Amino acid sequence: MLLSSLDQTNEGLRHRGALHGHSPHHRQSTRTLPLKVGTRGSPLALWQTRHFLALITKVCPLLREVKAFEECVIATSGDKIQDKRLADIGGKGLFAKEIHEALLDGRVDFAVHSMKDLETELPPGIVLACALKREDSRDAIVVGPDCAGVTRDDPYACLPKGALIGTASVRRQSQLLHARPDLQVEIIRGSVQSRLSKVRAEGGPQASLLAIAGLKRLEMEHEAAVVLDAETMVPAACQGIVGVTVRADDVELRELLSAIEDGEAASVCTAERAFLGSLDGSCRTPIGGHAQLMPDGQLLLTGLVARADGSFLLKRKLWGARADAAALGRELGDSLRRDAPADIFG
Ligand SMILES: NCc1[nH]cc(CCC(=O)O)c1CC(=O)O
Repeated sequence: MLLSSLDQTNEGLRHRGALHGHSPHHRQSTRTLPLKVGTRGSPLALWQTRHFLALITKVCPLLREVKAFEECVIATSGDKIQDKRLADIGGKGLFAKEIHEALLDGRVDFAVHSMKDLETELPPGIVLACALKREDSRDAIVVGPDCAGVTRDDPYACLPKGALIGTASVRRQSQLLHARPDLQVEIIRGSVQSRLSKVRAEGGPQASLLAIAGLKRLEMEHEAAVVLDAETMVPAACQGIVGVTVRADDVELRELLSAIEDGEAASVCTAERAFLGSLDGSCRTPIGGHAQLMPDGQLLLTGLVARADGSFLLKRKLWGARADAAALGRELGDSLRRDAPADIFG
């Protein structure tokens, strides 16, 4: 069934001319190739976009025969502003605003995102069409030359007393300072590569934290001195998950993209995004959210809220049926919001 619906889609993509079946009756007569894919321009974003294109080409071989895709690199506000913490620039979805606009204007047909950078409430007319299989969701420490060796029992032993740590993430900062109040934190942003070079340079921060997913994708996993388990450092909601957005009325592409959706990623993504959405923290609120599919098929969701300086930290777990992923996320979010001091949501 799946295959035949894809075949139909392929026929539609291949043979019919322009444009725009907003009604289901015109579904097969919708568009011309190439399909335009919106992406940020960082090496990580481009890797993720090409990974996605490889997957979709695999399930839809006809897309191999022609120049089926065109990458459209879009610089977002998040890319343009490098010297501030995103929370201080204000607003959510700073890595996606210009990409959403391109989608709604029809300049691109779909867009590839790091799900952890995508706001929980998408603009009207845009939907998440699929989540790809999750890469390792943990955070890692990258260190400069002044750092100590790694020990087995203390994940932070490599960080010298009083060391300066570069991160722009209030989530990482709060958990780090909670465990190690002696550390100092300085904001660093930019691509994975530029953050690594700052840590290596003289006079910069002595260490930084990065998502291991990004390091793995860029074949720089060996740069990680320590990988922090999700208990030590609760990851950001949807860290390690790549997602694809389309226009809500683009039934044809939604159907095509549903063929590469990863079921497990979709469930954990739903739970983690519902959790984040229900907390509705300001973007200064340190929030971690991490769902796992258990061997028994249930979802286990871990949620964390904290104060940026590490002086308060609340972590709680909730589990339940996978089919209730969204309700599970909301319930955990509501419970943390109820029991955390109001100032951290300010
Ligand atoms: N905020 C930047 C960002 N967005 C997604 C990733 C990592 C890749 C992923 O989570 O899939 C990163 C880099 C990082 O946090 O180290």
